[in-house]
Amino acid sequence: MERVTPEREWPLHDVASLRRIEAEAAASLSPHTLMQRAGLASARLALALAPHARNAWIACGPGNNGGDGFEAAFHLKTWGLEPVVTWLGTADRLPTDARASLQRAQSVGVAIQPDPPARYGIAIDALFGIGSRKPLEGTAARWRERLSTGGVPVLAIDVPSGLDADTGRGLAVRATHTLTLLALKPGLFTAGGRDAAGEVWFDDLGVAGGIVPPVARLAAEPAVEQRAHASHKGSWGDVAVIGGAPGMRGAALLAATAALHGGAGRVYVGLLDGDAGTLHGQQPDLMFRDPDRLDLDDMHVACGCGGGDAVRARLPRVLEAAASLVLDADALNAIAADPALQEKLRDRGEGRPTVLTPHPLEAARLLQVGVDDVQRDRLQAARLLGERLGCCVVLKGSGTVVAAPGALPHVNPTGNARLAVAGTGDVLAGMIAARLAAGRPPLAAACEAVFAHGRLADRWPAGSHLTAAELARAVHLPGEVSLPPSGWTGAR
Ligand SMILES: NC(=O)C1=CN([C@@H]2O[C@H](COP(=O)(O)OP(=O)(O)OC[C@H]3O[C@@H](n4cnc5c(N)ncnc54)[C@H](OP(=O)(O)O)[C@@H]3O)[C@@H](O)[C@H]2O)[C@@H](O)CC1
Ligand SMILES: Nc1ncnc2c1ncn2[C@@H]1O[C@H](COP(=O)(O)OP(=O)(O)O)[C@@H](O)[C@H]1O
Ligand SMILES: [K+]
Repeated sequence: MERVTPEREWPLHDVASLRRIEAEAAASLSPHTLMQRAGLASARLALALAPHARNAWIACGPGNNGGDGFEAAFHLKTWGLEPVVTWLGTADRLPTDARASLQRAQSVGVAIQPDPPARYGIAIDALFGIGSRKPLEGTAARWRERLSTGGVPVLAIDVPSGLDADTGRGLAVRATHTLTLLALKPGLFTAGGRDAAGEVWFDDLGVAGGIVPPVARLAAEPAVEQRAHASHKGSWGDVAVIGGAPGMRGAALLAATAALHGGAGRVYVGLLDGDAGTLHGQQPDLMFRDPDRLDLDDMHVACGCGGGDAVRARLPRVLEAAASLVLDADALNAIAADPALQEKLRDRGEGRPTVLTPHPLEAARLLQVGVDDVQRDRLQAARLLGERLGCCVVLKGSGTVVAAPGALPHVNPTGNARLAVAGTGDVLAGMIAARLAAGRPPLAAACEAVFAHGRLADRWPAGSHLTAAELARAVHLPGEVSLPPSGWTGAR
C-alpha cells in the first residue's frame, strides 16, 4: 500500500480495463483472495488514520464493494475495535465473495444494524465501487450525506460512493481518504473526483500491473532542467505574446511575464490596443512591437490573452506563420466561430505544433456542445478536441486534462481553487509558450507547465491571496526553487 504522490507517473485504468485486470488476477488466485486482501488493506489504513478510534461505522453496499467493507469490519473487530456495519443489500442478491466476507464478519460478532451509530471514530465508505453507474437515492443518499458531514476521517474503499470512476462525475461521498484497489482510476483525479476522494492511497492487492494497457496517465513532477553553460538567449527561444486589446493589456502582460520567468530567451509583446508607448519603461524585460510586424516564423507565440474581438483579424497570419503556438481565450472563441480558421489550424499539422488551452466553456464552444457535455467526460472531450483539430489540448479546471492525437491523455495532479481568479489562465499560456520555446514537444511542454502552474498554487503561502500577477512573477524553471515575488508577506 502506498500514498499516491506525483514523484512518478501513474497509469490510470477505466472500469472496462479494470474488469480485465480483475478477471486475469482472479484466474490465477484462489476464490475470495482479492476481497480478503482488499478488506485487510482497508482495515489497516483505517486504523492508521484513526489510531485512537474505539469504534467505526462501516457503510456497506449490495455488491463486492460492500464485501470489502465486511472484510474490513472482520479485521477491525479482531483487533479490538467495535465496528458497526450498516448494510444496504440483501442476502439473496449478494455476490459469492461478499457473502463469504459477510459470514466472516458475523462469525466474530460484528454488529449489523439498520442505522449508523451516533458516534464513531472513523467511517468506512464501502457502499459502491466501480459498479456504481447511477445517482445515489434513498438510504444510500442519506448515508452519503451522513458520511460526508461526520467530522471524522472517512476512508472510501476503491472509489467514493456515487463517483463515476471513469469520469469523476456524480454526487459522491466526500471522503478524507480513498484506498483505491488494483489500479488508479481517472475519475479520482478530475472533475468532482479530487473533492470526493481526498488523499488517495493505492494497493495493487499483490497483482502485478502492466498486463492491461492504461487509458491515461497521472502526470508526474517534471525533471530538473539543466541549462548548459554554453548557451545564450537564442538557445531558449523567442516567445511572442499577441493579445491585450483595449482594456485588457494586463492579460498579455501576465502571459509575457510568465514566459520570461518560465525561461524564454526573449519575450516580445504585440499589443492589440495599439498603444504600447507607456509600457516600455515599466516592463524593461519585455520588447513591445507592432503585432503585424513581428516575424513569427521563428517564434513561439501565445495568442489570445485578452485579445478581444481584435484578435480575430490577426489569426490567419498567426496560424500560418507561428513556429509553435499556444491559443487561449479569445483566440479559441474566434476559431470556434469560424470554420476557415479551424481549417488553417488543422493545416499547421505536426511540424508546427499547437497547444489549445480551453476552459470547459471554451472547449464546449469548440466542440459545439454544452459545457455539461464537456464536464461529463473531460478525458473524452479533450481527446476528441485534440483529434478534430490536430492539436494538443489542455482542458483546464480541477484535474486539468492534457490530450494530444495518438498519445495517452495526462491528468494533472496539482493545483487548487486558489487558481480560480482572473488571469491565471494567461499565466499558464505564457508558461506553455516558454516550454515550447525551450524545445519541448507539445504534450511535454503542456504537461510540465500545467504541473508547475498548479504546484505554485499548492505551495502558495497560507493566508496570502493568490493573484495572477504574483503567480506570473513566481514562475520558475522545472526543479528550481521559486523566489517569493516582491510584496509577498506570507511565511513560506
Ligand atoms: N471483483 C473483484 O475481483 C474485486 C472487487 N473488489 C471490490 O468490488 C467492487 C466492485 O464490485 P461490484 O462490481 O460488485 O460493484 P459495486 O461497486 O459493489 O456495486 C454493485 C452493486 O451495487 C448496485 N448499485 C450500483 N450503483 C448503485 C446505485 N447508485 N444505487 C443503488 N444500487 C447501486 C448494483 O446494482 P445493479 O446496478 O446491479 O442493479 C450492484 O448490486 C470494487 O470497486 C472493489 O471495491 C475488490 O474486492 C477487489 C477484487
Ligand atoms: N478549482 C480549481 N482547481 C484547480 N485549478 C483551477 C481551479 N480553478 C481554476 N483553475 C486553473 O486556473 C486557470 C484559470 O484559467 P482561465 O479559466 O482561463 O482563467 P482566466 O481566463 O481568467 O485567466 C486554469 O489553469 C485552471 O485550470
Ligand atoms: K466506496
